[in-house]
Amino acid sequence: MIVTVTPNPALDVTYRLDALTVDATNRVAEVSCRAGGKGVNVARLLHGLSGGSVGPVAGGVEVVAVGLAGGAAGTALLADLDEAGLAYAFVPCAAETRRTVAVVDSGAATVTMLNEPGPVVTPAEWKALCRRLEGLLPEATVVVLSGSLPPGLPPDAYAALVRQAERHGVPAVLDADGGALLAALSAGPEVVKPNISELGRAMTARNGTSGPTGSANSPDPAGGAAWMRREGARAVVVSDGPRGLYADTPDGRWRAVPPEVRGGNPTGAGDAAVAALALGLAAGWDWPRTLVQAAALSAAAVRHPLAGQIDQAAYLDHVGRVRLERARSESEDSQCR
Ligand SMILES: O=P(O)(O)OC[C@H]1O[C@](O)(CO)[C@@H](O)[C@H]1O
Repeated sequence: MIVTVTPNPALDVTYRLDALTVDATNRVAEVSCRAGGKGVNVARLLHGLSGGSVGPVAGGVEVVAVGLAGGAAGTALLADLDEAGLAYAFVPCAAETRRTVAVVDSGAATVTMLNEPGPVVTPAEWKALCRRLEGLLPEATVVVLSGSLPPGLPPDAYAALVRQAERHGVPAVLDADGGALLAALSAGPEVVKPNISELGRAMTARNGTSGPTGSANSPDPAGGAAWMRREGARAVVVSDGPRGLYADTPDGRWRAVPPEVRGGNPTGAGDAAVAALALGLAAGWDWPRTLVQAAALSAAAVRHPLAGQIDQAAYLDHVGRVRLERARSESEDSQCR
């Protein structure tokens, strides 16, 4: 069983427009509103793959989504999970679950995200979430810790959850940003999946620079991933948009590049990569297989208009066309410079 933990889930509102004009009234062409947050998207993806006729999940995978939900938005979020047929074990919180708004400008092929901070979570609610996870860990093969932390949770909340999973021998896949990501590294997560900007921010916050090459927004993924492993992560997979995934693992380093994907909605592409990383750990795949699936699912997620789902035809097309290359180590790289 894969358990996904989303401490700060959201009702995801997606607005599609033909063209977005800032500082003007915009008429929305299509609206969707559904349960989101990174771990919820991972759970939805895994659930969809289990039920689908195509994809990497032979025989299906059991997945349970865990998180905090409160107020009318929380009730709507849980109703949407019911409708999707997703198994969940959410803990109630007194304050209202947040919304995120994704504005998809189809003409310019851009997505603008507006993410609310989320409810203030009390220490008692945080304890209840930890207890809920504790009850599931004996049955879990992998735990996914994903997304921002809501106000009220300490920055080392993910570090505590990584250690809690570790006590049950369950590996953790972590997808976080900022202080929550930095604090969790020394707890030794099995896999960390930053995107390239999150990697740059983490390096700059810890070292004052994002390394000898690259910029804070676009650091060198090889140097950054090696640094994150020195900080405590066992493996690091950096998602780098259309440039694909860079992985630094105990078994070697690879770059997995999907075929070119034009247009679409990249919101949730990282969640699709995380879903594949969790599947790979649960099923005992080797890294090349895991990375090919992660790159193909990620690209197929871009082809779907909403986060948490993939375009199945695109997945079938992409999976045979991912380019997997062995990558040089940080020291080999610096000798070539
Ligand atoms: O927790 P955050 O970092 O704010 O991210 C949440 C958001 O990210 C997404 O999962 C996309 O990855 C959206 O569904 C949205 O809920």
